[in-house]
Amino acid sequence: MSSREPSCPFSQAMKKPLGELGSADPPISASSPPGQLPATQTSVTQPSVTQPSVTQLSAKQSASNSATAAPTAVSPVVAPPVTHGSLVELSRDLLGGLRGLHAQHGPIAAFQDGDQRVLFLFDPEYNRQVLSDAQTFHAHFFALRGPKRSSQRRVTCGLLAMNGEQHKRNRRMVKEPFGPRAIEGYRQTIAELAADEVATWHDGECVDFNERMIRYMLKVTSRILFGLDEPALAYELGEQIAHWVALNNDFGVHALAPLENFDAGYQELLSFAQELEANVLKLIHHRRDNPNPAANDVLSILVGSLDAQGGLSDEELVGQCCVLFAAAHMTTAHSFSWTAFLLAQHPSVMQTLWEAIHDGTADEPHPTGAPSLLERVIKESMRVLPASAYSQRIAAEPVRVGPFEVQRGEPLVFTPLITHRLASLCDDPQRFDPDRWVTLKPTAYQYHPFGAGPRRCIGGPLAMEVLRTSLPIFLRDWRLSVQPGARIDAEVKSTMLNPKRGVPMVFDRHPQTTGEGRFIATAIEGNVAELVDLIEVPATNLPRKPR
Ligand code: HEM
Repeated sequence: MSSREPSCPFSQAMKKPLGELGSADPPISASSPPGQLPATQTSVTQPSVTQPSVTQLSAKQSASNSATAAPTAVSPVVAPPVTHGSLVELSRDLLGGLRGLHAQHGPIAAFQDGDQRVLFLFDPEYNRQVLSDAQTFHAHFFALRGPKRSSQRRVTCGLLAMNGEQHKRNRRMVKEPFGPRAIEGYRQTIAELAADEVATWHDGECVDFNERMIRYMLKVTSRILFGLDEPALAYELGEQIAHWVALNNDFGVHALAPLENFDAGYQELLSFAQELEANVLKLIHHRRDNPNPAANDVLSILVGSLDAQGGLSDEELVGQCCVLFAAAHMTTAHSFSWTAFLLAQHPSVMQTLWEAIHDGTADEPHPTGAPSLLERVIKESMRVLPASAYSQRIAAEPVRVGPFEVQRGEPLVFTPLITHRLASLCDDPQRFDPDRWVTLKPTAYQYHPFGAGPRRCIGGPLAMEVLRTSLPIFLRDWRLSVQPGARIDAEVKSTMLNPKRGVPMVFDRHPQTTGEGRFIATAIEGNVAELVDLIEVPATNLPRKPR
């Protein structure tokens, strides 16, 4: 196998080819070859800890394997336990791996594969330390970056791959099309696209709702990013970037495994990136040559933005466009799918929301100033099943995190998937309960579906707008129920929590009457029931057609 590079923190286990190391990348050590050490074992190794930290664990705490363990001030200092194993194996079932590491070690866990260690942070205080300090903890884009001076390197050169001054400047420039005024300008287009989407639904049909939402988000993202006024051109480019994203995602986990066809796939990715770069450049030149002050899609705004250095170069625009698309498309599609799934399986919440959509109050703020019902539903769905399952930082210099001395280049993983379900955040964390948001006011590091700190998701408000505008249009005249007996499995792939086999949903057009039985949960199978408490449903329970 020739040139490989990491695509996620677990692939740090592989050595990066020297020619492909980015100049800003800290050195990454190599370790055991993939495929070895399938079994994991926990041992207690002595890290170089010299003095107690407020976030150190007591032996009792770490041994209790409590799912709710949180850092507390304790002494004396004990060696934190480390799980030894294969990062390749861990990445094969990352969902199980993350949950297992947390259950085993509590607030912070170390996973050691040969000489490569990855730290897993599960507690808000560790999130605060790492996410608020962008100087010490650098972002490391999970996508394959490609050789230096390659198209793949340039199309992945967006915010997610930048650090330091370069990140600060690009973030300032890219922020503009995601501000409140710009987002307001996208609302009408989103509503029209949502109406177009429901116009394709048929009464009684069963579809993979996730697949539908991926296609829907392709349209929404393409239009908002590349052309509110030139939809055909925007979709064409969107389709191409979506294919490129899919090629990248294919490596998400497989880059760790010794796949026979890895090299062929990698070459395909590199040559597809060349085509993509050429097409994005064509659109950028077209926008530069035909400036339209009324155009308010993201690319037009970015092309026209100027700063003291004169604005973003074509090369910077290419990277930003591709990475923005990649960051927006699937994450929002999965958020739609999980929200629809949770609503379908919680009929009383769905009934309340449906009534509020019909009486026009769904998006009204709560009398106490708490979020609207619609927003509470979305926030709770993102708490229980966050589309972004984990992300990572790389230590740019030696630093102490809790009981660990972290070396330069060492990856640290943070994960809303675990932090959002700590008992210190809320009661019954596995319960889908949108009304908890009437009183729940978590810190930015306890609840972070969009990340936190200076690298918080720049498109978060846009994603919320897309969800808030589209959901009432989807749900007003349609009942969405999960196909009885469907298997709903969640898996972590390319940093996202996605429904592995999709979400088969039955669409029923329903008349505007109220009544019991309008919405009904169905009996389903799959590992999603390990992540969220679902109502027990008799296997024969089928949704009734309202009269
Ligand atoms: C529900 C949908 C979304 C979710 C769950 C999500 C999640 C996240 C998360 C967790 C991060 C932080 C990653 C880190 O700290 O390493 C992030 C960053 C980012 N997101 Fe999103 N995102 C969503 C939608 C969007 C949209 C719609 C866009 C743009 C159109 C976008 C663009 C970005 C960018 C550019 C960054 C990098 C920010 C930086 O490094 O300064 N995201 N997103």
